[in-house]
Parts: sequence; structure tokens; C-alpha cells
Amino acid sequence: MESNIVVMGTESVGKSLTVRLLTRRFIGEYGDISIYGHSFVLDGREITLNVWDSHYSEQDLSVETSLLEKKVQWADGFVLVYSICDRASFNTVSRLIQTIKSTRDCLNTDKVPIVIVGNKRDLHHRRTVASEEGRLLALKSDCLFYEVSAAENYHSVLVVFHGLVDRMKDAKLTMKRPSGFKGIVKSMSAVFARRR
Ligand SMILES: Nc1nc2c(ncn2[C@@H]2O[C@H](COP(=O)(O)OP(=O)(O)OP(=O)(O)O)[C@@H](O)[C@H]2O)c(=O)[nH]1
Repeated sequence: MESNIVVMGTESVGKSLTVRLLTRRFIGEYGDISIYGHSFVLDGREITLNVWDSHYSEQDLSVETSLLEKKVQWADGFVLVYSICDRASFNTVSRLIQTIKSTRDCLNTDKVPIVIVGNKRDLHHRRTVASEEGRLLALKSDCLFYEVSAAENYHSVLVVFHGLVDRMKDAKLTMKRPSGFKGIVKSMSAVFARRR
């Protein structure tokens, strides 16, 4: 089974570190987009995740832009990362949730599970966002929530992605059969060809 996951968040919150830690496998590039792969066995089934690690762009906060539409069309799940030491990054995650939901409504696509991740937990002495705030945002917006330290704890990163897979199964989303690199390029091409 195979799923597409988009990781988003503002600059320097730890998106790339999180993705590289998890996947350790670079699949390829599509323009300036990097896709990573990660496979694991869950309940006796092999699951392959294609993870799109995207650089933050102001365009991500606009329902009107095609970049966000492409992400919403491609994704089976989202991981939204902020730093617990950066309140602006937390506010952005809150706005991203709204924009993703509005874009999904505009495109008339299915509900997609979202995980909120408060990263850099090891820097607790510089914390400006309380754990409760992250938890409350997740509760209000029907998302999962984890606080992690990508720099210190590989296992916590693993738990985030496995939590998302569980949520995707709960949502009874159709998971695709593995299609390999050609399949990923095909799915990216399909999304990017639309609305040109
Ligand atoms: N202390 C600490 N530093 C971290 C953690 N995660 C990431 N960093 C550091 O934060 C910096 C930014 O990490 P990246 O993974 O490049 O962040 P990004 O969100 O991909 O940033 P952009 O590429 O600008 O979008 C790097 O110096 C990382 O080593 C963490 O959990 N704890």
C-alpha cells in the first residue's frame, strides 16, 4: 500500500531534518520539489510513504494559488511542522490548516488527515508555545498532535508518521498499490498538468 504525504511549515522549523531522519531515502526531484520514500510493515502490511518536503512559500497561505491546490490534490495526508521556540511558525500552522480545508472544499476533494508537529522540544528553555496550545489547536481542528525533537529522537519522528498512517486507515482512505518512482513521477505529472 502506498500513500503521499506533504510536509509543510515555515523556514527552519525542522521539516527537512524530520523527513530525512524518517526516510533516509531520496527518491527524486520534480522541478524544485524533493520526494523522499519510506517503507515499513504495519499489521503485517508493507506501507510505502512518498514524502514531499516543500520549502515554505507565502503562496501556501492563499486558497487561490495553484501550488496549494497541487499539494491538496496529491496528498493523502499532511504533516504541519512548527518550532516550539517560534510563535510565528505556530500561527502559520493554524492558518495552513484553514487554507488546506478551504482549498479542499473548493476542489471538492475528500477530507485528508493532518498531523500537527511541535518540533525542537529539546530547546525547552527557549519555548514560546506551550504544549497545551498545540494540543488545543489539534482538538479544535480535528488533527493529531505530537511534540518532538527531530534533532535528538528518531523514534518520536517515527511515531508521527505512523500516527498519520493510522489516521489514514481510520479515515478509510483508499491506499494505492506501490507504483515505484515512475508512478510517483506520473502522479506528480498528473497534478501539475491540471489547470495549466
Ligand atoms: N535543537 C534542535 N534543532 C533542530 C531540530 N530540528 C531541526 N533543527 C535545526 O534547525 C535548523 C533548520 O532545520 P531544517 O530541517 O533545515 O528546517 P526546514 O524547516 O527544512 O527549513 P527550510 O529548508 O528553510 O524550509 C537546522 O539547523 C536543524 O539542525 C530540533 O529538534 N532541535
